Amino acid sequence: MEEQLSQMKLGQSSEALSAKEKSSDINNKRNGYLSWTDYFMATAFLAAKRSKDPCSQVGACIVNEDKKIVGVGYNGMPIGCSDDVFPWGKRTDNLLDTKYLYVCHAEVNAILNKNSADVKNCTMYVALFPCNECAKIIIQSGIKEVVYMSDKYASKVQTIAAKRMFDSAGIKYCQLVRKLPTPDVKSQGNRLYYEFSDSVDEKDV
Ligand SMILES: O=c1ccn([C@H]2C[C@H](O)[C@@H](COP(=O)(O)O)O2)c(=O)[nH]1
Repeated sequence: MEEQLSQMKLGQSSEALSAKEKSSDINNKRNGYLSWTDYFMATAFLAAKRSKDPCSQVGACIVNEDKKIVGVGYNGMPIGCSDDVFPWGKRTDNLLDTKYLYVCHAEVNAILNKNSADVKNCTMYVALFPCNECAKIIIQSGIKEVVYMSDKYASKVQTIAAKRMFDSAGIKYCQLVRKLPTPDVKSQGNRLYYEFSDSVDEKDV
């Protein structure tokens, strides 16, 4: 088939191809294209690459019922609070010198960055399971489903509280399971990491 196509390019008539060959050529869509799930989660991970947090870079992508992206965000300092001035540390004697009191979470930024009237019935794709504060805002915003990758803080009270609220509010949450990172990636420490799946899920074309 490739030879015939190149002959056509060289000026030979398309009559050289049988009707069956022509139709199979036209109807053969490309395989190995990105699934919707990979597309949205990878968008969240792309956004996370903008984060200045040296420890956890989190990205979130909000998708409406028509599979349109309506908001993207990552964890960062609020507008006007320089990320060169405000602290990025985790542990000091003084909580005021840690990032925790200042940083805006990826989920909140994605909701605030929305380019639609609201995010009702949307799905949020997020690199890390949302904390309790983000869970409250997710619920109040009308988002109906959360797809997440990492659950590295599953045992923290914030995560347990978030799951309790999601369960009560009827918010579905499901973890996207991917292949284990290669040794190279593992050696980068505790980084959130995304590996594309090899195949497209039938439901997800
Ligand atoms: O739901 C969440 C939870 C946390 N984040 C952000 C906030 C911080 O910048 C990091 C967490 O830092 P650690 O050093 O891993 O404690 O992630 C978020 O965006 N969304």
